[in-house]
Amino acid sequence: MTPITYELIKTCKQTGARLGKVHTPHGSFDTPMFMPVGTLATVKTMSPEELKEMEARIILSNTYHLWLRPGEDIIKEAGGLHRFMNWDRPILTDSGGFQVFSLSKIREIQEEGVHFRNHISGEKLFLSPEKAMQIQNALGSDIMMAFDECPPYPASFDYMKSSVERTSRWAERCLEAHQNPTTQGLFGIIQGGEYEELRKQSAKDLASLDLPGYAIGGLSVGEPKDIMNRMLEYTTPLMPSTKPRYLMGVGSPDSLIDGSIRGIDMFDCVLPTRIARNGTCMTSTGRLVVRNAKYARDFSPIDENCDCHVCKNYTRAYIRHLIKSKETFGFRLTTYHNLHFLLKLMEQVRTAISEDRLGDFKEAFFEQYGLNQP
Ligand SMILES: CNc1nc2cc3c(=O)[nH]c(N)nc3c(CCN)c2[nH]1
Ligand SMILES: [Zn+2]
Repeated sequence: MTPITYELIKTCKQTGARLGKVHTPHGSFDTPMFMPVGTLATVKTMSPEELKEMEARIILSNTYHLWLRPGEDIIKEAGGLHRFMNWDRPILTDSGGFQVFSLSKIREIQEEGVHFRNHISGEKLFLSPEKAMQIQNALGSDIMMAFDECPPYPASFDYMKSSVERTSRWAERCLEAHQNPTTQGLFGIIQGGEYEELRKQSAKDLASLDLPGYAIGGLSVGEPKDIMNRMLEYTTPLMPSTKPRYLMGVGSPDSLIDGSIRGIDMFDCVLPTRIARNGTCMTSTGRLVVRNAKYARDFSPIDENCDCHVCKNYTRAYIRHLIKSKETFGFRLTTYHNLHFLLKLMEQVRTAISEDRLGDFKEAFFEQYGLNQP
């Protein structure tokens, strides 16, 4: 019995998008869904109450970071990550693979696992499929990601082939090492870079493990947009249609819409929270860099089409002042608005799917957002 199940509600007649529900031990969420990223057991500057207010349904956290600080033993002692951070809705934890490869310069990948240096203290560390599962089991996340290698872009076919084969073997070891299969779901991560043949092999290897969900990895790592779209187009149909499909690290408004059209159900990205902290906001008419001098006397909301409490109560001039003054409250306001914007966008995507008009919605949104149609 798997603790994570997917309910397909309907497929959009105009596109390949699908409306669904994912059920987890900590509640269900509608899909397509955006997942705010809370790497260090907090979605930076947001409280759980505010996340609920904006209707965040599931958040991400991270094996690598929480292992390093504060340590999974402390979180386990606290009763698990949900209790530790006072979040009683679903949590997905990434496995640490991507973080090791993106944070640690010195590393050595072996069949056993990855040797690398702690990016904070410099001490030597070793992460393996078994260790990644032991940490995630201790954290008690509802969805755990398999320990994988996300090769850099570009990578040769030969390197990618051996990496995909090793990531498939690592996924088997993750399944083997999984201690709580009735309460935590393990998702496989399809790799293969820009090579259709390897994407197909990776999808086939992982599908044979009959996992409760699958992710597309190895994208949004600096590859050209057309390669990302080509891989998305090719890989999504290879994924079991009865399981959730998660596109890792993708979060710009246009990519969320295009990914949904291609049949993706779950997305995560640090973009909305990261750009918020340098004073950039997502609005219905494109990005707005609220720290620009031109907003010094602009007493209108960040986005007059937005119904969030930030846009109802604060002005661009005030928020600009706070950001320029490095006032934490300024970052909280831009973060709240950006997350609300993406969560609201996904709600509009779900409504458009239910009314079989996601293609029309895309056209109207791209037009208003200032994205020239491809
Ligand atoms: C920002 N772009 C991006 N690409 C990713 C690929 C993987 C990937 O291939 N594997 C894993 N485990 N994580 C990834 C992540 C982190 C997702 N929170 C990615 N982020
Ligand atoms: Zn707003």
